[in-house]
Amino acid sequence: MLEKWKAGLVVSCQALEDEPLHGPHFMERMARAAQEGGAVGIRANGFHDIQAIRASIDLPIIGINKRKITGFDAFITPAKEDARLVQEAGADIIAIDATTQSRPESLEELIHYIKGELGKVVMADVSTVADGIRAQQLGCDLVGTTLAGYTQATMQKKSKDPDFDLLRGLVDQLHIPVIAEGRIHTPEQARKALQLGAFCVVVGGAITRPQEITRRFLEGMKE
Ligand SMILES: CC(=O)N[C@H](C=O)[C@@H](O)[C@H](O)[C@H](O)COP(=O)(O)O
Repeated sequence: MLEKWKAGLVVSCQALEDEPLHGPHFMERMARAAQEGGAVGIRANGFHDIQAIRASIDLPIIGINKRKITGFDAFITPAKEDARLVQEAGADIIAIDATTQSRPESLEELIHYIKGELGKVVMADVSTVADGIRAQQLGCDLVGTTLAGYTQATMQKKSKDPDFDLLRGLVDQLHIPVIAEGRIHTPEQARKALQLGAFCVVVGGAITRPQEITRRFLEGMKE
């Protein structure tokens, strides 16, 4: 499955409850459009979106379940019950928060459950090279730069661009595939990520969040 992802584009089709395109119908259409355009895979959030996309297209899906649990910071597939929902909806790969943010269950336990009980591939969403090293040691199959700039520890470093330094560091230190994800807004940035050694690229907002694209146009028109 992953061979086909080499140097490919995975399109993240996500719209949370407060976004205009929220709902499985819209996300299924986005995924169909991405498939038509040549995407090798889809990343999607939540049982209903994943289920609708699974029923409609046959590309591999990275599934997540975003859930804010009071008292904890990890929100991307934070617990075993989230992973089970993602698997039941039909995802092929389950992505999880693999940072050091506070979480309801240990990372070891969650990874063990996904690989052992659910029999799925685990993608570790990380924010630092140290997170990536730990994720690899714990048996994750893939690592993504997804959470760079989105944790307390990395927030100050966040820019409007992708974190290419983190990508370089992970590629240098790990032997599992590294996926470039987060704030990739142009084909040039996606190409640069591949040149730096990314296994493949995940793009979300720049393709599937029209409100973001509109804002970026307006910003660009001011300069
Ligand atoms: C931090 C977080 O919650 N990231 C989420 C992870 O699934 C999504 O909201 C992003 O859209 C996705 O990572 C793709 O990134 P971008 O939309 O920047 O291309």
